Amino acid sequence: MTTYDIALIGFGGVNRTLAELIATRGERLRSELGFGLRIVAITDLRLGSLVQPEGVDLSVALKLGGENETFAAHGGSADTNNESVIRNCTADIICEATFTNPDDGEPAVSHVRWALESGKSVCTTNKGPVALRGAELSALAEQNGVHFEFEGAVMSGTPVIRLAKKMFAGLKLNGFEGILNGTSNYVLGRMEAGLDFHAAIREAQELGYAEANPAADIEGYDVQLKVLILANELLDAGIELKDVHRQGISTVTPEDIRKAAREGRRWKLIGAAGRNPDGSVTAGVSPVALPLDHGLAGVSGATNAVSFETDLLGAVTISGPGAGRVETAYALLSDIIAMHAARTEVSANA
Ligand SMILES: NC(=O)c1ccc[n+]([C@@H]2O[C@H](COP(=O)([O-])OP(=O)(O)OC[C@H]3O[C@@H](n4cnc5c(N)ncnc54)[C@H](O)[C@@H]3O)[C@@H](O)[C@H]2O)c1
Ligand SMILES: N[C@@H](CCO)C(=O)O
Repeated sequence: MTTYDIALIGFGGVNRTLAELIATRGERLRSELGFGLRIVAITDLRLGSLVQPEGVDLSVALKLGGENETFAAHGGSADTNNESVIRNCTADIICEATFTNPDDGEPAVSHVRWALESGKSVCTTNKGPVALRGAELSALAEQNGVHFEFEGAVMSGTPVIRLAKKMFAGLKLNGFEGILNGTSNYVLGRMEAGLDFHAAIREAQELGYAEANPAADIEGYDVQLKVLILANELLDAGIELKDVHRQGISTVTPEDIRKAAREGRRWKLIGAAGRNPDGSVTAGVSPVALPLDHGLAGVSGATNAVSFETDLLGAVTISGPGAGRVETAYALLSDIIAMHAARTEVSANA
């Protein structure tokens, strides 16, 4: 039976949860999916790096995280050594889950590039490399005969990108609109329930929904990246970040929320893209007070939903978790499952 060796780049909420899933469900995954997973390297800004080709002892690694604790005391190094670990470790697959940088995607873009150049497949939940350098990195993966998967970059583990690519074949997609950020949706809901804006953000951080800098969620940068990913991956829009207009929810006041409620409306942060008659695509993100009978008005908490406008089916809506450690770790697992399925198909056809 195949065993895939995995390197985790970033050992925060998402990759730690993936490690826990591998530790607790490894046997079940092996029997149900026909492959095993073994973690052979971990790097993290705070912990340093650990490379153990025979398999990292997860019972030790998962306990680390106290102040000043690093891998140096456990056979590793206090430095991340990302380039050397990524290029030289024995992993087949690199799971990249470091901070999303909405400006240029770095250093995650380099992490992904080093992996693909050295013949390793990559799955990532990091929106930066996918939104800002997705086409280039997908081409690099193809050149090197490896995979670049990123289902968790949009709507965490809820299948959207692969599902739309596979199941909408034969349909023409004319656009989409959706709630694509769990934190801001959670915050708007808590404010509607009377909670203070900053207290609501703190709750979203504690629940593991928010970005390292929650301004990315609140000011719409996160949705801007997700709209860019969906527009380029599914509408073939060929647009750049500057083409996606952005406005976040920081301008929505408690009074705006109360007024909307009196008028039978609810504020939502909406990301959308639509095809114009000349074939170009217009995209943006902004807060909108939706009427309560709108399909997206009832989407609450960290749940996300996206409604695709298709030529033959009309609107098709996908809804599910949009953030959360377990939900996003599952996205990485689904990427690995997709890579295994592609590999199995190639061997069957050989
Ligand atoms: N948490 C979610 O709900 C969710 C959902 C979808 C996508 N994402 C994305 O997944 C990624 C990880 O999210 P998370 O919730 O685990 O974040 P997190 O902040 O909990 O963890 C990120 C980890 O990466 C480490 N890191 C940062 N820069 C690094 C570097 N250069 N080298 C090595 N390690 C580095 C940090 O020390 C931290 O431990 C982010 O890009 C986020 O946008 C998160
Ligand atoms: N911070 C993001 C994580 C998912 O990308 C959110 O709240 O939706």
